[in-house]
Amino acid sequence: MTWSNYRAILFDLDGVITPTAEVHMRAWRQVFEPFLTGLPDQEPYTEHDYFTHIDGKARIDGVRDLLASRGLVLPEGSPDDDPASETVVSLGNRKNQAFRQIITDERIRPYPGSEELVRELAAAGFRLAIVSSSRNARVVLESTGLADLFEVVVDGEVVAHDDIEGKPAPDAFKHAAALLGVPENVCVVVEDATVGVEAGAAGGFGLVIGVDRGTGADALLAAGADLVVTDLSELVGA
Ligand SMILES: O=P(O)(O)OC[C@H]1O[C@@H](O)[C@H](O)[C@@H](O)[C@@H]1O
Repeated sequence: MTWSNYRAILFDLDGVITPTAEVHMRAWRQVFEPFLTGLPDQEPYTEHDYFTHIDGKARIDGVRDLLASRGLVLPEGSPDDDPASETVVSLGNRKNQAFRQIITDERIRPYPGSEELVRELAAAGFRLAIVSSSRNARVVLESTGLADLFEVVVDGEVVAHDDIEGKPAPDAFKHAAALLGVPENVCVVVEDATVGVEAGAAGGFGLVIGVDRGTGADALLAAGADLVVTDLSELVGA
């Protein structure tokens, strides 16, 4: 591939720019391990559960889809639910508490290869956007020192506020391209989650790059990635 065929790059954040997919994974594990252990006839929570049912989706969709995969139904609940109660929303609130605790305790830095690529593309005049399902994307992005290089951020807050359909629908990426004012066929989507790659493939984007941080190259290609890398440093100088 060569960047010169495109004008804008739409990056997912967690697992693409920052190693925070792993932080989300840990926070989800802190919620679902004890929750499932406390129920009769449930297999233990695994990494496979995360990659198959949660990765890349909006928080509430992750809770719903994990529960559905186990044949479990909880009341929906409401946003101010006590994290200790047992509703879909409160499990999400519990996960958010765990996530916020980890990012308060640990300094989040970008992947070195991602920082190098983002700086190179910004210096070359490409228009850059972040498209993330996370409602914590702003705070994570601020910690990277790269926030000023992204003209547009479509995150979980924007998606919820503007009632945009979440990944795997392509709508959040389309919204970012529209805000940049760049036609979709000259935009590149960069994603590490299968639902994110599906979202990219479902839009009319010029190229969808999968980043394999544990999902597996086969799964990303099957979801519609045009090419798969293991680190964005592989794309520096392309
Ligand atoms: O709970 P948040 O911060 O809104 O994040 C929602 C989701 O955001 C995505 O970016 C992550 O891939 C998921 O792991 C995460 O669950």
